[in-house]
Amino acid sequence: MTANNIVWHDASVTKEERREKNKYQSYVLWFTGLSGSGKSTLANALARYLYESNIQAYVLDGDNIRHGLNKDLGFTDDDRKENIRRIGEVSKLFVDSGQIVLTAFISPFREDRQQVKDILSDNEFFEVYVKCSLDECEVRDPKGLYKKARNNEIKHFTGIDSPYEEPVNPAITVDTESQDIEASVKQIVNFLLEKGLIQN
Ligand SMILES: Nc1ncnc2c1ncn2[C@@H]1O[C@H](COP(=O)(O)OS(=O)(=O)O)[C@@H](OP(=O)(O)O)[C@H]1O
Ligand SMILES: Nc1ncnc2c1ncn2[C@@H]1O[C@H](COP(=O)(O)OP(=O)(O)O)[C@@H](O)[C@H]1O
Repeated sequence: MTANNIVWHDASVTKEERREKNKYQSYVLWFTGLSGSGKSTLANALARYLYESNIQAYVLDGDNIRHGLNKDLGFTDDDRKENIRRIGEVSKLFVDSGQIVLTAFISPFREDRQQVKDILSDNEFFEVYVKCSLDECEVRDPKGLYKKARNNEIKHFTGIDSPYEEPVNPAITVDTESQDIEASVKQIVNFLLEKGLIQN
C-alpha cells in the first residue's frame, strides 16, 4: 500500500550549503563486481585514505546492510533489485547530507544500477567496476562461499547460478587481478582529482 497525503518538506540547510562548508562535493562511488573481487577492500582502503585527507566518506557494504536495514531480503532477482533500490535511496540521502558514499554491493543487474544513477543528479554517481575473473574470485574465496555454492549448499550464487552483468561504460575500471590494492586506490584517487571531486 502506498501512503497518501504526504507533502515534501524543504530542508533549512541545503546540500549546496553543506558542500560549501565541507569544501568538497558529495557523490556516490558505486563499486560493483563479483563476490571476492575486492569491493569492500577497496571501498574501505579509499575511505581510510580520504579520512586521513580530512574528507568524510562512508562505506555502505552489502554484508553489513543485510544484517540490518535489508535483513528481510534474500538473493532472488527481485530481492537483489529491492536491495539495490533501497541502497540507492539511502545513498541519495547521504549525498544530500554532504557526504561521499562508497557502496560495495555486487549489484549484478545493469538496470538496477542505472536506476540508482537516475535518481541522482549529474556528477553524483560514478560506477566503479571492480574487475576480477570468476576463476580468481573462486581462488580467493575469502568467506568460503564459492565452495559452498559449488557444493550446492548455497543457491542463486552470483557467477555460479545467478548472473552478473558487467558495466557497459563505467567511470572507472579497477582490475584487481593485475594490480594490487594500493594501485587501485591510487587509480581512483587520481580519477577524483582529475574530475575535481577532491582537491590536492
Ligand atoms: N547467493 C549469493 N549470491 C551472492 N552473494 C551472496 C549470496 N549469499 C550470500 N552472499 C553474500 O552476500 C554478499 C552480497 O550481498 P549484496 O547485497 O552485495 O548482493 S546484491 O547486490 O544484492 O546482489 C556477498 O558479499 P561480497 O562477497 O562482499 O560481495 C556474499 O558474502
Ligand atoms: N589486488 C587486490 N585488490 C583487492 N583485493 C584483493 C587483491 N588481491 C587480493 N585481494 C583479496 O581479495 C579479497 C576480496 O574480498 P572483498 O574485499 O571482501 O571482496 P568483495 O567485497 O568484492 O566480496 C580480500 O581478501 C582481499 O585481501
